Amino acid sequence: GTCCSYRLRDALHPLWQSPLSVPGGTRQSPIDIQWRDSIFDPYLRPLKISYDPDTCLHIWNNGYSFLVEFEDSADKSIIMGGPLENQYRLKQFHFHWGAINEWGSEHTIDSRVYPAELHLVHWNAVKYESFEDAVMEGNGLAVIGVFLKLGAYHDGLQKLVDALPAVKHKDEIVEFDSFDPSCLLPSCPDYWTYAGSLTTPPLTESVTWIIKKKAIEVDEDQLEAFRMLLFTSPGEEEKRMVDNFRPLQPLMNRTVRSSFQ
Ligand SMILES: CC[C@H](C)CCC(=O)Nc1ccc(S(N)(=O)=O)cc1
Ligand SMILES: [Zn+2]
Repeated sequence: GTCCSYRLRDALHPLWQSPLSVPGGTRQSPIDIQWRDSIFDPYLRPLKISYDPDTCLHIWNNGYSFLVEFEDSADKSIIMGGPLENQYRLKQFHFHWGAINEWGSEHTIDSRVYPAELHLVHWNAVKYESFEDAVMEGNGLAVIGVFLKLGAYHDGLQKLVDALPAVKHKDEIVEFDSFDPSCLLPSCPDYWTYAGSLTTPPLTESVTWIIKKKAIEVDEDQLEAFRMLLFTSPGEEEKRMVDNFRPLQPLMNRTVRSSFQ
């Protein structure tokens, strides 16, 4: 039948040794956003973002990417508005990138791939007790996606880049204080939004995606710094942390809305 062939088609991805789509998944991420098929929704409000740099905790290499984690026991670093019905708390941000500048992002725009993509992960602290609970709920998470493209040196990113050698190997962690991730957001307010999932296991269908239309520019050395990270722990045979993006997933019965005309 089509379902099993569909599942069979999802070969085991080298990175995760698990089926790429949760069987029966109807809202998987990432997707290709076809600009002309997206629907302007005049009821979408501006996204309100307010991050407190003092909630920044540490940066760590979790063996998939490097994450900057935030203190989320109070409503200090939050987003609201846009497509969201509640206020969501920032938990962490991380990136996906390629071995070369020709690919690396998870989402694509009219099949255009970017060299990297930033994900700012938030959870619905109004409806749920913890991030872990929210991960399992359809309206549990909100992730802002920002494309990175090759261009000018990015001043705000450099503080992150300078900390990467300290988390070269899987499970290494280092204190990271007073960083405001809004410096990584483009000034243009335009975004697309759709209902999707986590792009790494557990792949749960709990994410309201907010994909910024404008990319931020970073320079070659800054992108190269991501590529010197390792998937592997100290003592293991070194494997460079590159190509940590999931392949595109079928749109199925979903509409992508735009906040702009
Ligand atoms: C038990 C589950 C555990 C707590 C979840 C840990 C987690 O945060 N996973 C995560 C977060 C974001 C993305 S993405 N790439 O932004 O879609 C992918 C995976
Ligand atoms: Zn991600």
